[in-house]
Amino acid sequence: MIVGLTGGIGSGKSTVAKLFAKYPNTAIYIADEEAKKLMNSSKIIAEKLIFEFGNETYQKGKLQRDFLAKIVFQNPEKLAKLNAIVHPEVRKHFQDFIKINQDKSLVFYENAILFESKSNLICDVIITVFATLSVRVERVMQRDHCTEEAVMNRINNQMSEEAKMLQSNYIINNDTLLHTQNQVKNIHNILTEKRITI
Ligand SMILES: CC(C)(COP(=O)(O)OP(=O)(O)OC[C@H]1O[C@@H](n2cnc3c(N)ncnc32)[C@H](O)[C@@H]1O)[C@@H](O)C(=O)NCCC(=O)NCCS
Ligand SMILES: Nc1ncnc2c1ncn2[C@@H]1O[C@H](COP(=O)(O)OP(=O)(O)OP(=O)(O)O)[C@@H](O)[C@H]1O
Repeated sequence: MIVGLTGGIGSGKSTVAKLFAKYPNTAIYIADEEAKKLMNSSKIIAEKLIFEFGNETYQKGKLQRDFLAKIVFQNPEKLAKLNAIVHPEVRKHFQDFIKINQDKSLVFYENAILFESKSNLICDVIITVFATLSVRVERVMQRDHCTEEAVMNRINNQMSEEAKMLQSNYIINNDTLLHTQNQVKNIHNILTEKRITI
């Protein structure tokens, strides 16, 4: 079963993914981390990014994240171009991950922009992690030592939490860690049962 795990920036997806990872029947694919690795290792991606955004995109073969972030998070057209270059390669890479993890009953695909990238279409079940806007902004500012403006630029390029939740099978309210742990345990039980009864 492919389980999509989504939620806006700072909602707590990685935190929730780590909790699910404790169960031996799960495999977790963090799309954002894999995208970062692919953007530094894939020649196909690098060539296309340089063509689109210029030579400054890489320095000594390393992706210049700040440079790219400043362009794309203030320009939806540029962001769409970046997505069109990166997302197909991430999806291919995830297909390989599924093959490698065929023995796992639950393969998680964690992606902040699951719906926006249409990756929801490859998922059997979708979980959205929710935290209020003010909590998310505060948590990200603390985690990344960045400004509120930088967080809001990303949030403004993502689908609303309400729209995500309406299209999800399960919602995790990530207020306190204890509450989140309990919700993860319940959902894991339900999904594991479902797998058995299919
Ligand atoms: C533009 C980049 C280089 C900026 O890097 P930076 O280190 O500043 O940000 P980082 O990658 O840590 O992303 C922080 C958060 O921004 C949000 N975000 C990232 N990419 C996107 C996107 N394409 N659209 C909307 N929000 C995004 C996510 O919530 C993410 O967790 C980077 O975000 C990127 O490469 N994005 C394209 C890859 C992608 O789409 N990843 C998302 C899942 S595949
Ligand atoms: N329930 C919680 N209580 C307190 N802090 C939390 C809680 N959940 C997550 N955090 C903290 O909030 C920050 C954001 O969480 P996390 O990195 O899991 O979010 P994310 O949705 O994966 O973010 P991104 O979209 O940026 O990748 C982290 O520093 C994390 O440790």
